[in-house]
Amino acid sequence: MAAPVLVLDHPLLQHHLGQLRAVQTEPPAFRALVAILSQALFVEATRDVRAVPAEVTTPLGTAPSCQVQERLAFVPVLRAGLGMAEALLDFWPKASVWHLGLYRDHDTLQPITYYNKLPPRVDADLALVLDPMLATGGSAMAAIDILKRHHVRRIKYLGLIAAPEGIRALQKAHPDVPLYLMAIDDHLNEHGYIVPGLGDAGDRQFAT
Ligand SMILES: O=P(O)(O)OC[C@H]1O[C@H](OP(=O)(O)OP(=O)(O)O)[C@H](O)[C@@H]1O
Ligand SMILES: O=c1cc[nH]c(=O)[nH]1
Ligand SMILES: [Mg+2]
Repeated sequence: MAAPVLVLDHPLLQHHLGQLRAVQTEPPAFRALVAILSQALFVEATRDVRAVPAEVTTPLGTAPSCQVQERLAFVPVLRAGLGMAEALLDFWPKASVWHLGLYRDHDTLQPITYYNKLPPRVDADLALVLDPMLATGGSAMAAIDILKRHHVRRIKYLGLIAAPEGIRALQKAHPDVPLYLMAIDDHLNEHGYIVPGLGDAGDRQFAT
């Protein structure tokens, strides 16, 4: 059985997702919305992170706390995953960042790897693949293939909008990887774009 697909249906998050999709949303607002939604996905995806009880001294006494034990790695798929990684680093600054550069060939829609900044020795307990758009699933599958070739054992995928086609392909190739999403859309068009989606997530973040 495949790992779960979780869609965050909280109304405040869905409100922000609507703003993100809107055609009139300009890159600065688009980037801010990507950041908020990514942090929400991050919180949910790390719900099961290992932590030990701790105690902290307050001005009035001591309070129970906890210390996270796991080393996290963020794996942004360039370009569109960059905004997600930046937001997650704001939330959890001590994570490692392993950049992967992939783009889809316009004609074949096959992912082309042009950059790989995984360290020679991967030493995280949990790697989070970050890419706002899961369309055919080719890029996500390629990113996860690379991680597995480097013997990364625990992987989760965080995305904003997915097409059913991409989810099916990813679950078939990597049934052990859970997906955390903001929405599952209707279908892919003939150019491999998610409908209704939000357009090109890289172009909308970086004003290209
Ligand atoms: O599921 P897939 O069919 O592989 O499509 C999804 C990929 O397409 C987009 O990247 P794009 O190729 O546009 O590169 P960019 O982020 O540099 O614009 C997106 O950010 C994903 O990486
Ligand atoms: O709809 C899509 C599909 C792939 N990549 C995007 O940025 N948007
Ligand atoms: Mg793009």
